[in-house]
Amino acid sequence: MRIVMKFGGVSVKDGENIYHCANLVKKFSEGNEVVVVVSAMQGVTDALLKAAHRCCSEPSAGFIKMFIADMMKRHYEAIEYAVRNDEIKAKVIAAVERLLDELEKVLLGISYLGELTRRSEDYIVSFGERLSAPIFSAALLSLGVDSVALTGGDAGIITDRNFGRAKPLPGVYTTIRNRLEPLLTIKKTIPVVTGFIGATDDGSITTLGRGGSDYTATILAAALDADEVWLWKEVDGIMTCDPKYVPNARVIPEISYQEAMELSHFGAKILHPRALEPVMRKNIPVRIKNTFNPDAPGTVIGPTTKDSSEIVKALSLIPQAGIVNVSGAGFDFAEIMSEVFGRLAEERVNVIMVAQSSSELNLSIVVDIRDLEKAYNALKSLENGVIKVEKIPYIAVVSAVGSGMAGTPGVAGKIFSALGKNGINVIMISQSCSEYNVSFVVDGSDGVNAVKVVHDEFGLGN
Ligand SMILES: Nc1ncnc2c1ncn2[C@@H]1O[C@H](COP(=O)(O)OP(=O)(O)O)[C@@H](O)[C@H]1O
Ligand SMILES: N[C@@H](CC(=O)OP(=O)(O)O)C(=O)O
Repeated sequence: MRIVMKFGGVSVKDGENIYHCANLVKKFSEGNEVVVVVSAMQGVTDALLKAAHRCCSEPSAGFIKMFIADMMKRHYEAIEYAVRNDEIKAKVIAAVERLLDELEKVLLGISYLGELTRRSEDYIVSFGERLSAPIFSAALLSLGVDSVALTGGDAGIITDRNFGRAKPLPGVYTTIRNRLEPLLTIKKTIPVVTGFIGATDDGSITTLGRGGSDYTATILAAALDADEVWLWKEVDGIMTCDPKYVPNARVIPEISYQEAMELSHFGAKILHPRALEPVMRKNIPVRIKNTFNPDAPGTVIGPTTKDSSEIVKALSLIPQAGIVNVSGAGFDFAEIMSEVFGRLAEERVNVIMVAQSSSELNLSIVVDIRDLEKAYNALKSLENGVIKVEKIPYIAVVSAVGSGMAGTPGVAGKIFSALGKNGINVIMISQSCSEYNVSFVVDGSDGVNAVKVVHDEFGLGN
């Protein structure tokens, strides 16, 4: 079997975990061709982003020295535990020192310039995965498993120039195949590819959006016609809700691509929202597996599911989002829609949900809280004597997902009467024609309670 395995940030958070994951790869690579994708060690991407912004706003050479020393310590400790051969260890330490030297220079550059572009932000965050991949690969080598570390760009993930949310270019699959296939079939080595990052055709580093290592894995799998993708995470599989919000959530053994996509679009942190696009065209199954409980069967995401007896299969929650409201009278609705969405697309605002009043006087657009100011500023200048633009900052979005909802009457009624009985006010509702999903907005302070109420109402828990 050909398997692309991705290990997330929690799975590789320290040397002990990296060693454990390298052993999992060793075990499953017997008789299989394996490509590994790794994320940065947990918290490293956030730390890099924070450092980049701090260098831009409060330049301090002392801070940069401390930050680099801290990164060195963390990665050095990981190497000490995970790489159990002195020669391999010395090589990977030298590689990590070179990378941190480069990072220090970039951070100094940002502080001198006092400017942080999207392109330089991508360059800086890429160090997380560029540091973890060689360590993982060295851990495999020290276990006697042949391996080579590659960046996303080296592996052929060539993207557009949409820094921060880049997309692979058409034709990229051929490049990936040409670069990776010989490693698998001729050299019989395990490529360890940096998740999350790609490169433009002229070599600038790009990122695929937060959580993008899942997407890297599925892009590689589609290019290589893999038999399966295994995403190793810290949970037993996709659950009926994020267990951080609903502790009695249970694992769903099988879920369709469509259902999993709905969940991830509506905030379920278990999967990158675009991750299933590359594999669904080729019907490649994606398994979610628990790094810390590898014998658990996990969840299989595939074309369809046998079990559609549940009407609502799972719930997701976006705990913090915002609404921009465009309202007024006597304007051409089609014209205003095209203007509004044109401006939001230009600003690269991620639109989560849209609702419109039947009198066509009101358009409510739900956006990620980080995009709210940008969205509001993009639309504010539409205001005139007729059109009014407002923002509502503190709301939560809950989504109920399940293919069994299509054609089943009364689902929305059941959801909203349960919320009503529990005194939760609904601000906005949306359901598409696919009937895979009913989403609604509540006040930010009601989000967790709303998701628990609906979870209980449909008997989804253990
Ligand atoms: N429906 C869901 N089922 C399981 N986990 C979920 C769900 N929605 C959100 N999550 C969250 O997704 C996280 C995914 O695990 P994690 O190991 O952090 O992934 P990764 O390493 O890929 O970032 C979990 O911490 C869990 O809280
Ligand atoms: N390191 C990146 C990419 C990623 O996918 O990470 P994780 O697998 O830990 O969610 C991020 O934090 O966004």
